[in-house]
Amino acid sequence: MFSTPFLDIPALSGAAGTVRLPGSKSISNRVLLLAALASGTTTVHDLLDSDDTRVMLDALAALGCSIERSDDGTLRIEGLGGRLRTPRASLFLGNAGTAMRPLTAALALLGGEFELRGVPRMHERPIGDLVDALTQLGCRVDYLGNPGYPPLQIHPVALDSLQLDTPIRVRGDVSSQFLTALLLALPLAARAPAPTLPASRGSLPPEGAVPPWGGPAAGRDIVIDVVGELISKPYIEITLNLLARFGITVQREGWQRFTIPAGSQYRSPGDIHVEADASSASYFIALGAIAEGSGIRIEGVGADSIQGDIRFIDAARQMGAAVDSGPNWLAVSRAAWPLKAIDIDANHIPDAAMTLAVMALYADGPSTLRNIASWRVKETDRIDAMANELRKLGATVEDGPDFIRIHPLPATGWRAASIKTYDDHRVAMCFSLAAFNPDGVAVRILEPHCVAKTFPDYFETLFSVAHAPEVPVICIDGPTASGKGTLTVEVARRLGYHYLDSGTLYRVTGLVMRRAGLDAGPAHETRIADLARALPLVFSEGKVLLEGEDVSEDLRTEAAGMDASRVSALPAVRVALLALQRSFRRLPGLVADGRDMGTVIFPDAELKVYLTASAAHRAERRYKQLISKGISTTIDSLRADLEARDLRDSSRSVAPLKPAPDARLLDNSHQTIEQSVVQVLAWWQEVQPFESS
Ligand SMILES: Nc1ncnc2c1ncn2[C@@H]1O[C@H](COP(=O)(O)OP(=O)(O)OP(=O)(O)O)[C@@H](O)[C@H]1O
Ligand SMILES: Nc1ccn([C@@H]2O[C@H](COP(=O)(O)O)[C@@H](O)[C@H]2O)c(=O)n1
Repeated sequence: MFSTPFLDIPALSGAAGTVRLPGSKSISNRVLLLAALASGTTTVHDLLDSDDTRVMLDALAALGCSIERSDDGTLRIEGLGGRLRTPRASLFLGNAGTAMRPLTAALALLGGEFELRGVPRMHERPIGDLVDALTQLGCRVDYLGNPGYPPLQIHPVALDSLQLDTPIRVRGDVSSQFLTALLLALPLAARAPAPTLPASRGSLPPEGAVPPWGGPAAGRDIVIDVVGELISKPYIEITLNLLARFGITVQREGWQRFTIPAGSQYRSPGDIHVEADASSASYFIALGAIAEGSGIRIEGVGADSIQGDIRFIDAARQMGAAVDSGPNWLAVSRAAWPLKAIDIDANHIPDAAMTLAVMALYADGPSTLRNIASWRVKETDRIDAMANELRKLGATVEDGPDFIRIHPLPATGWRAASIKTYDDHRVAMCFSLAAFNPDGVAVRILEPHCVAKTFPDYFETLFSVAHAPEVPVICIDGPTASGKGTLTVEVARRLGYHYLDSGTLYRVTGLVMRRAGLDAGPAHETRIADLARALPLVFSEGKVLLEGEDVSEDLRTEAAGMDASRVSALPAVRVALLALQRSFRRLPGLVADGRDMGTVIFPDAELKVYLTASAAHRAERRYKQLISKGISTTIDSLRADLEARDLRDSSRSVAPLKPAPDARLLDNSHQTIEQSVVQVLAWWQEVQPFESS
């Protein structure tokens, strides 16, 4: 995951390949709650691992549910079977609506004293309609902040005091999650009556008590009536489908009345597999439709998915995508270009429809997405957010209470924009698709880590299939011990870029030369080059593994540096290592440290820095570095060694150490590491098309 303050996506030209998507958030959190409420053990496969599922898991664990994770990511959940093990807890639910809403309903019925909180945005997301429905029933829920919004305090009630004889009325036109919450929780009250324990309204059940401790409130049908036009119906279908997997068959009359039959009881299905997330698939379906290339194959979800957002493929087809599907896979490629404009009621695909808004930039006319008022109460006000950020790209956008109309962007009309993401994963993900613009402008995604909510590795997955005509590179060359490596690693970290320590490749070549009993004379040049071309090298967690052996420490000695300097003067060795070094140039970008990064390996780099410091400073730094590792040495001998190495490196015939003509010189003799980092990042920003963020 990218934890950087921003992620610059260079202009992308095409895409091809296969992606495997993480599990569906909507299914994952429903399955977790149902597994926790059911009796018996449920083994959950392919669960989404993200912020929203983590808060749900933490909450269930806090409620006393036993959860074991195996190495392959499978979870074994020992259901509570309606037995509340922890009758008092304070739960933090982040910004996960799929945790806040159903847990509110379940905990209001399970009995106990619970506080439910979230991030500030969660405290702006309405929950009043659900609380009203629960209150009608006789549940006791207080608002701890603004009425109608979390945080909430839930108090215990006895189930026999609940008003279950008349239909429970819940609004369906703000969020379908309120109905989902009731459907998931109310089977608790439809169970066959449990033995009566004395309890009065408002008292806490004894630790480990079996609800309904208040007596036989159940054994009857429970009817829910939806008030208003139910939105996002496909999400209710997911809920009904999963309830059926857990033994609860809800009877439905249209979308207005739902009946949970008397005596319904959750039963664990044993094993359950979570489909890949159809909303997450929307970005790759759009990618297949937009990007030139042989198409994208998406694994983990097919057109027969139970998730409503899979209907995004109909909209994508209308816009010009060719979509093929089989059991658990989709294959998408571009069929019409430009894409065709659409006018669509997107009520049934509220989340995935955001992706259409960015696809609309590539269409042949204005596209309108209607009936999307629910966007206004999601992670952010998504209508406002999309309109603002699309305009930054240069687009003309009209918007209203429940619609958005996007005019396409002509070639030459695209602007490089810093996209604000409003802590909304879907804003971050769908705007990455703007990088395929015909003007070749890059896109900056601010706070890209917000994708952790549902798809932590979204950008890595995108980069695994996308092609960029020019992957950005920053070259940092300079003499020994000037601080290149330190600076490179830090600049790469702050930009989310890969890094290349090219000196290590020469050091490893020197090591394998020694181990093969060779020396760096011209007689052995071809054999050493052959060894260099086939280095069995792996970089793993900061370690250098040579055929699996950790040689990191062996490589850092001054003797290894000298051997590296000797082999690096052999032209055939330099040629042998060329392709390997260039293979590090991968999306989203690279920072490369060495002697000839800017002059030979990446001559087209956008920023080249020649980093130097006085020999005295460099010798002193190296001295401190070695002493701190317990290697005894003297400043004088180090200075002599580094000067000898610099001389050999700068006087050799091939790729000598020297600044590229277009390099910026940085003498850091009197700078701290941080000052050098700040300077290089400032230079980088200067050559970027974005306003400073
Ligand atoms: N600006 C700086 N001020 C003080 N110390 C620094 C500075 N930059 C780097 N150092 C320290 O100098 C030492 C050498 O730095 P580093 O290993 O990054 O140099 P290098 O140029 O990559 O060396 P080599 O060419 O041998 O690989 C490290 O201990 C590092 O922490
Ligand atoms: N691009 C490069 C990088 C390194 N070398 C040679 O390797 C020696 C060791 O490099 P370090 O950065 O790890 O100290 C160095 O002295 C150079 O001789 C090179 O030639 N080209």
